[in-house]
Amino acid sequence: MIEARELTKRYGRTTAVDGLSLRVASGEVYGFLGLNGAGKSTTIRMLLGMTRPTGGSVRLFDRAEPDWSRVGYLVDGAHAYPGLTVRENLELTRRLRREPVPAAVDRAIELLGLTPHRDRRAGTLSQGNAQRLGLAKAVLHRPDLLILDEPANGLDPAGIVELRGTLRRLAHEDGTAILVSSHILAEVARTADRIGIIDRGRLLTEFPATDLPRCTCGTENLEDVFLRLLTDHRPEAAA
Ligand SMILES: Nc1ncnc2c1ncn2[C@@H]1O[C@H](COP(=O)(O)OP(=O)(O)OP(=O)(O)O)[C@@H](O)[C@H]1O
Repeated sequence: MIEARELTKRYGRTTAVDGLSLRVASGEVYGFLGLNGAGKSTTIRMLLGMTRPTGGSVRLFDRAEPDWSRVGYLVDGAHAYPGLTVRENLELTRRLRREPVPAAVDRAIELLGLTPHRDRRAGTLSQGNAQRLGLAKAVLHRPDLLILDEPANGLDPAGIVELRGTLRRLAHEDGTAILVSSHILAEVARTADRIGIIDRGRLLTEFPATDLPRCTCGTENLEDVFLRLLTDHRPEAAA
């Protein structure tokens, strides 16, 4: 689904992404982790064609020209028309996405737990429910590839657990390929099938979520492994 090769992005003297290669397969949730400024959003923007790479290439669906109608995404936070209701916003998305099935709107509302808010104006939603609306827009047309930058932002604990279930269902039952960036490591460990860690624009390592790399840090949860990998790679991160 996603095949990125040697992706590089430079902004003047800053190298935001440095020769990064990754693959995400159909039916897989790929957790993309890194510290602030590691290069996650820049990578995601290049995957989505929003930022032109300085070097390297991206192939989606094994095609040189991606079929964007098969892609859903949430980046730069959730955006909606504040004066329209949740339902109206999603109806607009359905038409823009050329999704032919009207019931797709109600399905997305239900999937993201927005039924109690369907007739509220988007501008009056809480941050978490606005985020749910952003996610509903991303999945409305049943994309084959879903790319989400920090999707759990603003969600309450129940929302985070629901999101985990939704993403895993979309991947494992519908075969959607999902790339998700997050800072909530414990949640990524439960949601993702495979995890990649990026630091200073470079992909340090990838591993299955069920088989964390061995580390000498005693308890082996993703947080410990993440910090140990960064410390080994970048001693000043320990300070
Ligand atoms: N448009 C831009 N112009 C200049 N530098 C940029 C631009 N976008 C990103 N950068 C720089 O590229 C690097 C990577 O930023 P990026 O936003 O991709 O990191 P991130 O991993 O998504 O961080 P965060 O977790 O804080 O969102 C940072 O040093 C950032 O300052």
